[in-house]
Amino acid sequence: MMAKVAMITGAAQGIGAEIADHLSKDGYDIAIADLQPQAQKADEVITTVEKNGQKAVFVPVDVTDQASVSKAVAVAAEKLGGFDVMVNNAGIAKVDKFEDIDPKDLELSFRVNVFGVVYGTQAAAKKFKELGVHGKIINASSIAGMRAFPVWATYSATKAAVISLTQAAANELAPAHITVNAYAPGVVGTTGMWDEIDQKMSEINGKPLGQNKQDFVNTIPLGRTVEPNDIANMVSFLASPAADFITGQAYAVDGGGLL
Ligand SMILES: NC(=O)c1ccc[n+]([C@@H]2O[C@H](COP(=O)([O-])OP(=O)(O)OC[C@H]3O[C@@H](n4cnc5c(N)ncnc54)[C@H](O)[C@@H]3O)[C@@H](O)[C@H]2O)c1
Ligand SMILES: CC(=O)[C@H](C)O
Repeated sequence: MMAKVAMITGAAQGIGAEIADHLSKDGYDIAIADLQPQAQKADEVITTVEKNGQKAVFVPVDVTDQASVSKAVAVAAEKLGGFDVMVNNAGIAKVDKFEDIDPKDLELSFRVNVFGVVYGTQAAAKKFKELGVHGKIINASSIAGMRAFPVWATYSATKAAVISLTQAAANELAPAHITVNAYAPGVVGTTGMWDEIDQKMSEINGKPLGQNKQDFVNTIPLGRTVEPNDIANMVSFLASPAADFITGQAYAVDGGGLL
């Protein structure tokens, strides 16, 4: 029996890489979709997936480009022989005082975090329907999409948009038995985007590097950062048959603190 296929954008590192590990342990073949310069990092994720006994391919994609996303989905489906789950994980985080928001940062944030989810949802839905698959679309929001934080206006707005897009797509795609949900993590213990966030927040508020992240963590009853493993567990659930009748939802994965 052919393995099911999952494509994860932004999977060359961080949360996306962890999701690739988990879904391959669930028996999925994985398309690791990321910007071309990330190909070498993606090789490490491919090794992980293959060690889990599943096939893996790197598919170059720029989620800000609709044609690039459509092509990436087609390549993934062709190379892996199917298409069952789309995880729109790629994202960037730009923080700044509201009065200082740079239009370039604002535009790029919406192109990656919001347009990327639109294009990924469109391409996945078309492929699912072409293959006659009851597919699953899982989007990366954030707790910052459920509640805006100071200096996080741009990022919060994009992640709130992801929740609305998730709900709207879920309603439209339900008749085709395609579910659409989102994960909304709190502070995740990855290095990637938090390095840039911490640097910028320290410039804004003068706190030492690391303190900004710790201040967030101090508000969390669980008292620790959310780990990529925690989020991958949520995605693994949303991709599983147990979630066949769950759609249009955004699940906070934040240790119960940041809402
Ligand atoms: N790290 C956190 O604390 C946190 C918390 C909540 C939500 N999230 C969300 O989870 C997702 C993953 O976050 P992460 O911490 O792993 O980030 P990360 O910065 O470590 O990884 C992001 C990945 O996305 C890729 N990417 C960026 N722009 C792209 C584009 N235009 N096309 C294709 N790929 C692109 C990058 O190359 C990178 O591999 C993001 O959507 C982020 O907003 C992260
Ligand atoms: C980056 C992010 O979404 C959380 C708030 O850490």
